[in-house]
Amino acid sequence: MAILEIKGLNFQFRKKPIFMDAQLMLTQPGVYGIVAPNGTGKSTMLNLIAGILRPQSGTIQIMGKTNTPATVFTYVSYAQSAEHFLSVMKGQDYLELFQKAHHISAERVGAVTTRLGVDAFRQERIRTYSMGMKQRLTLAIALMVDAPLLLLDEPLNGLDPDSLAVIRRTIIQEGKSQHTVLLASHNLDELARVTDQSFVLTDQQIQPVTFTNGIELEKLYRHYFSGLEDTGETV
Ligand SMILES: Nc1ncnc2c1ncn2[C@@H]1O[C@H](COP(=O)(O)OP(=O)(O)OP(=O)(O)O)[C@@H](O)[C@H]1O
Repeated sequence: MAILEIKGLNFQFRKKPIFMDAQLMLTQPGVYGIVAPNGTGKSTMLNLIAGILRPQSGTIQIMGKTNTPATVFTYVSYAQSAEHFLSVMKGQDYLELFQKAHHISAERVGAVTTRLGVDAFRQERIRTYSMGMKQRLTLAIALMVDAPLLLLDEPLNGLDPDSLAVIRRTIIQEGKSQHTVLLASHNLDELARVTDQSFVLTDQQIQPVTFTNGIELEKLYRHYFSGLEDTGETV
């Protein structure tokens, strides 16, 4: 049974096609990247998988089931961009909300918040948080739910080296512990470090790409998106 299977996906915003007969099949747990320039459809793809958007046609199945709200609630944890938090709330409010909704033990919440260094600021209001603090909270919420499929939208944005190391380790660990992480990011070096496989969104399709390091991934990116000749130069 596939963890995630997308078949014949067609989606457009008004007249703008984002996916045309796109396919994707993930059968093994691990960390998978989604790469594409701004405005190509990475967030749209995650929103379609999470059932926030509905395709014009095609099917999306998670663990062999259509992505109804009940299926998504059971099998998916979606960390949307950190901008979605309400600034008047405290990190603690969000942690409690998800803890109650998913019946998560206090021990599990504590283990995740400690691992991600959220305990130091969880009692403060979100408006006082830096970008890195919001990213840590976002990931803590996504992880404590313990769903088999994690969708992460730009979890590596705006992080200092320490935060980046914590989040990088956490994502790699998830992939090794039988979870599947689908991660949209522009950070090609980081993607190369944490992913087992990546996909580019090109020509309204989801194409698998193989690479072994960030430089190769950057070359692939140029090949698909910049139309620039490869001069062999790296900066
Ligand atoms: N609600 C909407 N209504 C109309 N068009 C939209 C809507 N949301 C997104 N779009 C358009 O769909 C396209 C894909 O958007 P999406 O946010 O999925 O891109 P992205 O690859 O995640 O971009 P970024 O890297 O900037 O986050 C963009 O051209 C965007 O303008």
